[in-house]
Amino acid sequence: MASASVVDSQLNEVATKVKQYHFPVESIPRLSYDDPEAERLIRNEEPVILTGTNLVASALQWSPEYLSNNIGHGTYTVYSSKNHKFLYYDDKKICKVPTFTPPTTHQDMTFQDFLNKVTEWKEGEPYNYLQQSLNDSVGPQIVQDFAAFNWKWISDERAKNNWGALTSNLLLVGMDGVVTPVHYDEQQNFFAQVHGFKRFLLFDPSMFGCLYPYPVFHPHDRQSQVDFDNPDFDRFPRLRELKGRQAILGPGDVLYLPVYWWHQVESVPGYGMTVSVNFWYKSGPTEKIVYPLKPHQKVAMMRNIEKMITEALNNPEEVPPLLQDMVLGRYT
Ligand SMILES: CC1(C)c2ccccc2-c2ccc(C[C@@H](CC(=O)O)C(=O)C(=O)O)cc21
Ligand SMILES: [Zn+2]
Repeated sequence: MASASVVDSQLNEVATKVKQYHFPVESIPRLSYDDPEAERLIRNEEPVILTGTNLVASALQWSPEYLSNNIGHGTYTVYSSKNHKFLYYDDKKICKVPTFTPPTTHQDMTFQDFLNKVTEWKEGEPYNYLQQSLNDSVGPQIVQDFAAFNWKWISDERAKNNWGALTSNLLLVGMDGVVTPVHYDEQQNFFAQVHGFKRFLLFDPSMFGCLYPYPVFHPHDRQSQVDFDNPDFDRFPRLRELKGRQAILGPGDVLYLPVYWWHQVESVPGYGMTVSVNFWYKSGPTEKIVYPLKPHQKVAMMRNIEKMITEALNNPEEVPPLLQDMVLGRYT
């Protein structure tokens, strides 16, 4: 297991290797889990990298080889993409957009088959990304490691911040260089890095207007239409106002990723396969409305308005003209 100082020096080296985009980025604070400032940031729903949580200390041995030898022969969902980007889509919304073509496919296979695919991968072949809820189909050694996660710490955090229930732990095993393009989720997330290095680009919820998400009824709901590798400033002019944050995670690091915060996640090219475990929690109930509303509350409001109009019109094609009639030349 790499010691903290080794990870620290590697993080500095990784920071010099990550790709730069058109927007400026500032670093996310990296604090010890028992630092009062870390607690304040989490309470205030701002991102922070936590060291020393031991949240997944028992999993720091989870190299892809260790997993292959201990995870058993159950099958796991493996996503495939013709390039290194894995744009999420919601199967259930495909019917709303007849012209939609899924950018990724997925199939179930054993961990061993997945690892063989990665080991034998050649330039030009599809990229693969294993994403699977940790469940009881895994081997006894993995169950033991999972049981040894620092559940006390994370359940105390959940209670302190009045979050809802833990909804899932995703085991994520990515090939060198895979990217999950910029999107937001509707859950609180403690993201634990186990093996390899991941770089997060983060944008606070007020950046909604600069990231041009797909319509709520679109299969790519919650994902940005923007491709950071090929930004279209004509179609998305407010991209120029974008300001980002950056977090580089090494083994043992835990990132608090607040609900509604935009994030793009990259398995840093050249640093090999990555293994991560995320902990998604339902966000807590809003005790009472306090004005001015927070940016993420306005995002939730816009989502509800889009859903209401789409359901009321009962035809996705009528949504754009109605919204344009309502806004263009009147609120622009
Ligand atoms: C790209 C992939 C494999 C996928 C394909 C199809 C459906 C869902 C997903 C999905 C969901 C979450 C992640 C983890 C993480 C991003 C990252 O670590 O790459 C992230 O965004 C988060 O923890 O919130 C990754 C994926
Ligand atoms: Zn996400």
